[in-house]
Amino acid sequence: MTAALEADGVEVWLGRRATSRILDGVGLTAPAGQIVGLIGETGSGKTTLARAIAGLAPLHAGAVRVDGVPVSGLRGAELRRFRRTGRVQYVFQDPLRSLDPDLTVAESVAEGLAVRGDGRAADRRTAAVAALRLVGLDPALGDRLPGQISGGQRQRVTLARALAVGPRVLLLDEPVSALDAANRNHVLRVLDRLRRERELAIVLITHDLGSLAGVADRIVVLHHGRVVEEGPATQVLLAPEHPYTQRLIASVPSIDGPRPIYARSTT
Ligand SMILES: Nc1ncnc2c1ncn2[C@@H]1O[C@H](COP(=O)(O)OP(=O)(O)OP(=O)(O)O)[C@@H](O)[C@H]1O
Repeated sequence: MTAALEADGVEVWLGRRATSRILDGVGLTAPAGQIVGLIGETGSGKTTLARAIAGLAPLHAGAVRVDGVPVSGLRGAELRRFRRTGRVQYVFQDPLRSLDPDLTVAESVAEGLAVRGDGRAADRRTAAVAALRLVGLDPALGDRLPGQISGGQRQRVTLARALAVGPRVLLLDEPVSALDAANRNHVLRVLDRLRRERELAIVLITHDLGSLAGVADRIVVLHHGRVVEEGPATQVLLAPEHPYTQRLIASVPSIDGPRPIYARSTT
């Protein structure tokens, strides 16, 4: 079966020389309904891979396919058309970078729908309220500007904004890093539910390996722009094979089971 997201042999170079290569033949597959954790030390290339998948960093080599369609080959008007579909949503690490400071929260969340020309303004507002509720935010925050809400709330607003357009693939760069434990668990539960209910393929970048233990199906480990290990989450977290993964995991205070963060609902 075709996976929702497939990246093969992805190379990203910053300059013209091979020494500027920051991703070297990276592959990542995320089937619909699965969460793939992407881990690695600072500077290993996680954000660059997410940007490359989202079409924000040009590929030197390799391919990215969404539902079997090679989107990495799209250029100009075709690429703009594909972006407007909202099928791939990338949620930046820094929410302030992706939220227009002059738009209210509700306007930001509805923006993707407006760009796509979906519905009337009132329908889009209703959809924005539903998306805010989905991520556990009080819709009353919709009338505020990004500068008038907390960092953790902003992080959820960017998630609501990505979800509002009904993506197929969700790329999340440190989505829970600014959240306290209760809010982090809430967002993780939302992601867990969404991937099942909406068959979303989610790539979750995080340094918080404990979070992954709770939700990820598979884990991909990046080191100096290469995949050094990949496998089922429990296997990679509890019995890592590559010495680099072993070091990475040993540096985490404790991961003592496959589901330590919250009991995963089976309904
Ligand atoms: N625009 C750029 N100019 C120069 N170097 C860059 C640029 N973007 C990324 N890099 C370099 O590429 C490498 C990979 O960066 P990337 O941001 O993808 O890593 P990361 O794994 O996401 O790190 P972090 O966990 O800190 O977010 C790093 O060495 C970084 O310094």
